[in-house]
Amino acid sequence: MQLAWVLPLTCSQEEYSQGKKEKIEQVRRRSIRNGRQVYAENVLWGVEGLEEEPRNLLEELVWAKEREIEVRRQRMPLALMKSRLEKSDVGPTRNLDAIFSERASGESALFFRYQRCSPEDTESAPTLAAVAAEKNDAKAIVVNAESRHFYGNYEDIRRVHETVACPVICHDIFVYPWQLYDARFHRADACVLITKVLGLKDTIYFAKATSLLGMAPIIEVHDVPEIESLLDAKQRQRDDGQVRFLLFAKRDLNSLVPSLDDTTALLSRFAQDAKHLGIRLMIELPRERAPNAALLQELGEHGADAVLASAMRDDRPL
Ligand SMILES: O=C(O)c1ccccc1NCC(=O)[C@H](O)[C@H](O)COP(=O)(O)O
Repeated sequence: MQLAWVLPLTCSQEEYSQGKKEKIEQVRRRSIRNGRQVYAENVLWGVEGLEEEPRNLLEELVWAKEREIEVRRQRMPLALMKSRLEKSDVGPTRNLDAIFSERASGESALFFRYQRCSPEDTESAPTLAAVAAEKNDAKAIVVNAESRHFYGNYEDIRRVHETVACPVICHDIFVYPWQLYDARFHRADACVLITKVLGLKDTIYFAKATSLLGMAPIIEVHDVPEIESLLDAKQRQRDDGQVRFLLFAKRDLNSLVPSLDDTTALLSRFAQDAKHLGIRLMIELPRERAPNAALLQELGEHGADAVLASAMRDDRPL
């Protein structure tokens, strides 16, 4: 597998946001470049006492992720990640687009999430994934690989991938392209990129890096300014062809639980434009909403191409 080293972008952040009324409200990304802290080998240098607290759970997880990946990058630099991937036998990615071209009209395709119950829960992934895929006809499985809050693990991606035939999507908090190589190495077919974490310009940059690794970039959006900015970038061809899949998840930033409030209003407002621009829309369901046929039909009629159910914690079919 040949990997590209340079990821050219066609325009600046200012160009992306030009003409937009509301700016994207991004969580703060702790960066070693802003002088707050620096890792050198396994020693952390910084000014004690000046650090602010994270404002919400998402920000806490973003900061923790940056610290985690910074340490892991020291141990395995990007060049090594690339050569590890080039030498591996990951095989071709499974095609997310095919799900939608094969779909019967009207109804949304059903995606399931695999999420661990506890840090010790190492064995359930293949069983649950198989049940979801076979008994519930899931068209893709999302693996929650976030480790700090959801006990996730990239080995889960590989184990689920070995069990099911459908595409496997990695849901983590991406703050360095380094993580995309890790996801691909563990057989991810697609990755979820969170606009509230990355901002518009980096979302498109990360989407391009995701695509260059053969994976599909799924862009998670929480609110209207994010959706408008991405549709605008697509419309003005400022996205390098990367805005193809949007995941609507209006999350409480302290619990990360998504809400379905306003979803039909958002779909009514944006689905037609998205369709016109060739963008597939996915909706994340809150845990208490069972993804029955009536809901899939209703959301499908409002323009949702896929619905992501959050109910995969035990091996009972729905
Ligand atoms: O929300 C995020 O930012 C996020 C980041 C990385 C991995 C997963 C992420 N969200 C998924 C979730 O928050 C939960 O999986 C989802 O809300 C369902 O949780 P539950 O209600 O416990 O089934």
